[in-house]
Amino acid sequence: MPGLPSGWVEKTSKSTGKKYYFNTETNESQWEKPDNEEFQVRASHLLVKHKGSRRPSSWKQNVITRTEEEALDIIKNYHKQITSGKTTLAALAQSESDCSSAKNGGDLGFFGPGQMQKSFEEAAFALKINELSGPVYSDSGIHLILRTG
Ligand SMILES: O=C(O)CN(Cc1ccccc1)C(=O)c1nc(-c2ccccc2)[nH]c1C(=O)O
Repeated sequence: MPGLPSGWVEKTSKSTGKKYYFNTETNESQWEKPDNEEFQVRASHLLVKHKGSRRPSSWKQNVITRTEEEALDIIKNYHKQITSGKTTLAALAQSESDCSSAKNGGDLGFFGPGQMQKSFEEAAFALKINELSGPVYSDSGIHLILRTG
């Protein structure tokens, strides 16, 4: 789980025994864990599933039968189309991604450590803003990731 932003500490309420968060710099307190924006990234992705994917099914294709090797060839082709400026990750994800985020152009919003599959998280956190990954493998399939925030 992401750490707490500086100044924040976790406390336990004497009356209810419930955990709450207290900021020693501002003296404010709140029940919900403060979000650590600096530990969060925003990214979009394009997922190509294959027969070895943990769930070989998607909005696009009820039963996904392509091999992992075929999925990699497809991903490499998409990577070329994006880096050559022929199209964008968002446009391709919208029509081609096997993830339900296709309807949002692949946008996943902000996420912090511990929220995505480890290989996906490590790849996304290693990107600079506006940088496109190479092929990234997860249990879900093969991804291209674009960090956007
Ligand atoms: O892996 C599984 O057992 C099934 N999943 C997980 C899943 C299923 C629906 C919504 C979100 C995640 C997927 O295959 C999957 N993973 C993703 C995913 C993986 C990494 C980052 C973001 C999304 N999307 C999907 C999807 O169908 O839409």
